[in-house]
Amino acid sequence: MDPSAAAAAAAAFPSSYAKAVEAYKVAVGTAASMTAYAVLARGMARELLPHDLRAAARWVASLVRARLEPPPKERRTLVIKRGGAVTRHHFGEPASNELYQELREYLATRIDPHAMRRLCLSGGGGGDRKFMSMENGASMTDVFEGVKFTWTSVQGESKTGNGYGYNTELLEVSFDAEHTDMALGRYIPFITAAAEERRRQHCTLQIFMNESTTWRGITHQHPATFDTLAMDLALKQSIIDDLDRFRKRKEHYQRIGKAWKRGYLLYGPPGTGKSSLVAAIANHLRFNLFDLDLSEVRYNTTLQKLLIDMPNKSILVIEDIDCCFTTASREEQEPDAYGYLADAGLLNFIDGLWSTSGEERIIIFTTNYKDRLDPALLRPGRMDMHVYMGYCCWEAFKTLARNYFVIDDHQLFPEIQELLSDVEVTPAEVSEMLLRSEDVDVALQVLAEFLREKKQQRQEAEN
Ligand SMILES: Nc1ncnc2c1ncn2[C@@H]1O[C@H](COP(=O)(O)OP(=O)(O)OP(=O)(O)O)[C@@H](O)[C@H]1O
Repeated sequence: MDPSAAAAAAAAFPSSYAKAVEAYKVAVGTAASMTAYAVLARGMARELLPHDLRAAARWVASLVRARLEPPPKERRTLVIKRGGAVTRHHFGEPASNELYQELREYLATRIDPHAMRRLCLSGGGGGDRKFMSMENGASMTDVFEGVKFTWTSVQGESKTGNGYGYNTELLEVSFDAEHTDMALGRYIPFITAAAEERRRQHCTLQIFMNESTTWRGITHQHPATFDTLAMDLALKQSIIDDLDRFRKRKEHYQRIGKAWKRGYLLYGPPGTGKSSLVAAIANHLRFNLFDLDLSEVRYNTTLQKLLIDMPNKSILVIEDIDCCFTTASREEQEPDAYGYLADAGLLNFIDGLWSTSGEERIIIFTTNYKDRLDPALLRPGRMDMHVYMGYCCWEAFKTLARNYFVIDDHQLFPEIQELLSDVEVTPAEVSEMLLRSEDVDVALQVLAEFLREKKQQRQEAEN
């Protein structure tokens, strides 16, 4: 209260003000002495009360507290056993549980080495990839969508049918039981999808070729990537965007009732980078390639078997499709009474069973002569994107110059730019010239000379 206002109030009501002050003094005195009494009483109780009585008092206090506090939440624990290939021979234990491995790989990316007292460390001989994991008995916490999951590595013991005991490693994940659906429906699937993605990023790609009725695979280490690919930059970006959009659209394809596949037709003169683009797409998506040679396939049944054998997340490539898919070849075709391969068989199969029996498939046809193709092949929905790989433009040349010599400019660039706008050369021809010397001045001089000659030849042909 404002002192002047208090004085005015005291002047107005002298007796009631004095009484209130007196009552306040008594209350403060009582409170002070009650605190002192409480301290004194606790001390006396400790000194004088027997131990049992004090324990009973504590028990009563804990009961009261338990009644006031909310009950602890029910917990749920999932147990994931390792299994083991080693024990399988002796005891019939199933081969190492894939889920267990995926969870361990995921946890390796979530472990905070600063928060663990002890850590297990393992890795390959090369030494570049180290793998962290928990020691038996250790725990760590992971947070997913705001929910805490406590992971524990446990050494368990199992018994076989004939009573032998053996050690088995377990991973346990505990969480509030109310999140059970989320754990099973979203958290664990999220982890397995992430593990699969990581595996795909690190695995060596393969290219499969058809031999009789089966696929034979070899390692695919084509160095082409979208960075090294020399082509119109806007077109390149639109292909990357299209692939990325396709990959993210599983639910979209399901919703609209379409098979999750995408078709690309790459066309253009020889040496413009169609095969390089196929390799760049495979490297970008980390999908294996299945290079189908149709001249090796005589029967529809063989074709169907080959296509059905293709796994998900793969790219089917049919090169030089014009050689087997011309309008003329279709008209000349015999009826399919004996089950011989017919173009229509491939198209129908790709539209039907093949695309609906698998997921996330890319199909790429390449041709040097788009105009010779059967229009049935080009029908919308079969080839979703038509990509023209053309002669070497200025932007494509700059990509090649950067790839080969790490340069963005040179005194010969203006002349080369002008010549490129005047003559038709393929990126393959330009690459070949740039490879002639390791000296950038010499290599560009060789290229400029090559382009000048081309221009002269064209002028002579025109006259
Ligand atoms: N656009 C490009 N970007 C980078 N390098 C290219 C490009 N085009 C061609 N090359 C180079 O030329 C070589 C041959 O190119 P590629 O086989 O990809 O052409 P293609 O169009 O598939 O030819 P073909 O129609 O004869 O099969 C490649 O290995 C690469 O070195």
